[in-house]
Amino acid sequence: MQSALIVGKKICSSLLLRNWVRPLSAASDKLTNVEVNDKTGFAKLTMNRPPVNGLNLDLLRDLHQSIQDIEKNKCRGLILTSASNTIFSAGLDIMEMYKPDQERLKQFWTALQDVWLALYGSAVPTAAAINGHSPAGGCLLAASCEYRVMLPKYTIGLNETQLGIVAPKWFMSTFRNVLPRRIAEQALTQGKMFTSDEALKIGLVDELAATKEEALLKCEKFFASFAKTDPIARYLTKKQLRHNDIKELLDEKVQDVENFVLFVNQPSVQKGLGLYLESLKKKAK
Ligand SMILES: CCCCC/C=C\CCCC/C=C/C(=O)SCCNC(=O)CCNC(=O)[C@H](O)C(C)(C)COP(=O)(O)OP(=O)(O)OC[C@H]1O[C@@H](n2cnc3c(N)ncnc32)[C@H](O)[C@@H]1OP(=O)(O)O
Repeated sequence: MQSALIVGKKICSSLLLRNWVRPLSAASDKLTNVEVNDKTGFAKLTMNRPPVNGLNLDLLRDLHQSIQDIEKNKCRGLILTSASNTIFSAGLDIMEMYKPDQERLKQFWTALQDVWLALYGSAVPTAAAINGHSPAGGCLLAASCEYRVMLPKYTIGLNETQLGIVAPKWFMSTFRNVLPRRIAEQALTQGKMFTSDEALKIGLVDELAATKEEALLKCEKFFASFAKTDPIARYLTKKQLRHNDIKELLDEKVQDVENFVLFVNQPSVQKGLGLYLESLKKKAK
């Protein structure tokens, strides 16, 4: 596991602290980084897979582990953010889906399901400090949190239909949990990418912030709004509201992997992914 975890002693007992401290790998190897603020108990979970935080199998597994660690150690809030200055996450790493190894492809989709289940269903309050572009899978992660603060002049959305792919049901449920149904339907069918201002206007994000630091503070302010609520009552309320979406995936988890594998292996989908990758690379030149 490649994530590094830094935690304050005030939050965790020494036993928990021992569990939390995992060997630190060389800085260049870290895919996620978790820092817990001693005083507040808020954890900052930073994705760090340059250049664009493409969600590959390793990053997804790392994210899952970090979310579970934060959960186990009863942190009082989880802020998801990015180490990049311009990209929150470019979504799924298309290389995982293009000419894939079949066993890895299954593991990849299962890892994405697990991250979503852990984040969407987290007992810990969650927020995203969206400090860069956030298409597709990046948007899924942000929308799975309970609160979103975005920096100006970036884009966010589930753009799958523009890529000729269909977002799975649980991507759509996540959007519907945040947006009015009609807006969600339009956004999903159009595969629309929203600017930060547009995202604020439709409620896809809750606030804008001028800097990452300000975004983090606003996320913390959101967590502080729960100061007078009972954490268990808070969680059970969230759990009930999100129950059907989670149950739907849990009931169909294996079938969902099979659907994904079948879909990705279609020659037309492979051709489309290949062309899309080429266009991204040409753009980079
Ligand atoms: C009915 C049954 C359904 C069953 C299920 C079936 C369906 C599957 C559903 C799958 C859902 C998919 C979700 C996704 O997340 S797909 C990924 C979508 N992501 C995107 O479209 C974003 C693409 N990237 C960009 O738009 C831009 O890169 C950017 C994020 C805005 C950043 O722009 P910029 O800073 O200008 O960076 P570059 O474009 O120059 O990119 C730098 C290098 O990174 C490579 N790159 C970028 N994005 C990806 C990616 N998503 N995957 C892999 N690689 C990526 C890019 O090619 C550059 O590479 P290079 O340096 O080698 O040239």
